[in-house]
Amino acid sequence: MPDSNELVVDAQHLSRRFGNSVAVRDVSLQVRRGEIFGVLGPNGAGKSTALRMLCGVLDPTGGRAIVVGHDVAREPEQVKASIGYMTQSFSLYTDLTVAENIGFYASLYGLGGAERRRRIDHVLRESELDARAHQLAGELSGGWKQRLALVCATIHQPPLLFLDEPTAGVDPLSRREFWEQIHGLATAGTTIVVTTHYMDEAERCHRLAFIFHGEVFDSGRPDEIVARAGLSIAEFVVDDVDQATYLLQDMPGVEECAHYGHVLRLAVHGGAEAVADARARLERAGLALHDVRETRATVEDAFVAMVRRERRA
Ligand SMILES: Nc1ncnc2c1ncn2[C@@H]1O[C@H](COP(=O)(O)OP(=O)(O)OP(=O)(O)O)[C@@H](O)[C@H]1O
Repeated sequence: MPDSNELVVDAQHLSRRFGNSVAVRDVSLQVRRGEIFGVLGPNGAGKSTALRMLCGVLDPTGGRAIVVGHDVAREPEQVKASIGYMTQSFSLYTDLTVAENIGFYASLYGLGGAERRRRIDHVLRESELDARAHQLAGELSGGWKQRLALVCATIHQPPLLFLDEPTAGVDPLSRREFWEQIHGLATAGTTIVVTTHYMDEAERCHRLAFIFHGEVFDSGRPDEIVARAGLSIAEFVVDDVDQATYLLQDMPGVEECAHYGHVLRLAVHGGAEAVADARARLERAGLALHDVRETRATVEDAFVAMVRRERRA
């Protein structure tokens, strides 16, 4: 865990309007040095807009944010020079080689001479892209492209890195390797702000903010957010999942009944008592019940419950 109290991002009541619609409303968040801070929210929630303001590429229409010591509205150029920013559509030059792409970004960020050469060699080795240094970027697989994009976005060793859905469409192994790299950067002192739709990735962040309709609904450590959702999870191994779902879905406190093959996964408010009630219902109905096991609630459970509650409101 990061032990620094130094705030690398300090956003206070940040807002952004587009015409009559408000994409980001009154967002306040603080990110400490060395933290991996996840921003979650459904499509259109305002995550990218918030990130773009923090990167100094979009002016806020309200509030203020200090990012690596600079005001994003008054000193956007200093902010841009001090950060790394990688999006899903990060521009790699497909007709340039791996090494040429890295060289291009190194020059863009003002690296020159021996330092430039030393840094390029170092990142090629560290990212294991050295064996592919002379391959065209366009010929790389998705996972290697994304690894190259990360190298390009961090070639100037920025203290703060923004990642906007960096692993969208990347296979699970590459995603895991990517997250190991992210943790390596954070351990070395880089602060990371990342948006993602993958809830396993959210679990790997030090802290999270849930954004809905442009507002922060909840923020904190993943375990705090999960605890606040107050859900118990039970898995019922049954032959007839449809029948079990029919029997449980209107029970008070039920948040979700989800099919997983022969398993009905129940998310319910009300703790062990509610799980016992659910089991009793199935038994009373004479359903073949092979096993019942309680498991921990996840960030995904908390996220889905929050989005549903919002939609019902
Ligand atoms: N340049 C723009 N002009 C007008 N509206 C915009 C602009 N950029 C974003 N919006 C609107 O602001 C809202 C928030 O969009 P944003 O892209 O920030 O959401 P998001 O949470 O990043 O979504 P996703 O998960 O789909 O990437 C949306 O309603 C979007 O249509």
